[in-house]
Amino acid sequence: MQVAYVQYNPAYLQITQNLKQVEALLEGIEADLIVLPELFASGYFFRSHEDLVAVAEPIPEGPTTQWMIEWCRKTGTVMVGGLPERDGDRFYNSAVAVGPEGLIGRYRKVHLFYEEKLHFSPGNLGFQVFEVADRNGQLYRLGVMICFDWYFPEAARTLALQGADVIAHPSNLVRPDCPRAMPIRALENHVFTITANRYGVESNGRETLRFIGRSLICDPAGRVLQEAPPEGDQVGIAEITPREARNRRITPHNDLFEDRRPDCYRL
Ligand SMILES: NC(=O)CCCC(N)=O
Repeated sequence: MQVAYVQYNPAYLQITQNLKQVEALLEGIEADLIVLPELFASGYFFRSHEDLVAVAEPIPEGPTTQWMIEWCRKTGTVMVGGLPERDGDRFYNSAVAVGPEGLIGRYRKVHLFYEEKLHFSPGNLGFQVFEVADRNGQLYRLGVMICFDWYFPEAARTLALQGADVIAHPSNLVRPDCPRAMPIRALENHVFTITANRYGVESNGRETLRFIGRSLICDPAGRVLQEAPPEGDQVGIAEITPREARNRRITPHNDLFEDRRPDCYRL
């Protein structure tokens, strides 16, 4: 199946304009799974709580999720993308997985980074794996984590132990390390990973962040199948077989997960 990341540079708070730009980038793209960045249509570095309130939305009724569902309905694709979620008086840095039939599930970012802690509540849904189908109806298991979650081995490991074949990783990376780490996250968990990052700069009025681009797709052997440059719009695509993730036997005597020793992993 074909998996893809969308790398681009969203305009702060300009949801309608950003969705139009993503639509244009996806013109003619054929893929079974498309991953969009963290907070892909809203922007990231909120200048105030009021700015967040202006773009946060309920899931699935809000405009970003509805746009994703409509796009998937037209193309038969599964999409994962990040958005600011409003749930009553609480705000989460969330991601939704959607398909032709609508919302598949949501994830609320567990490990909040930097000034996210000023605006969002920590995720309260845990790490989740969804069973989804490619366009031929082949089922596979899709896990979701967001950006800074990569720094904590427990995130990808929890998804892999729950059976994820593929981890979608919407991101807004600003530190340089993640592209070096994701091949190892994929290798140590024997999964495919798709990191969709933005590029460009964004200021909160006091400070400016530069996003590093370098979106990438990794396979269970820790190989990088596709990587974007630090700058520039790119839809990166790779052909994968998700079920290859399930064969974790690396020698006749060693299965990566059967060999685990939780009895020894005590603090
Ligand atoms: N938006 C984020 O979670 C950034 C995490 C730190 C990094 N790896 O850039």
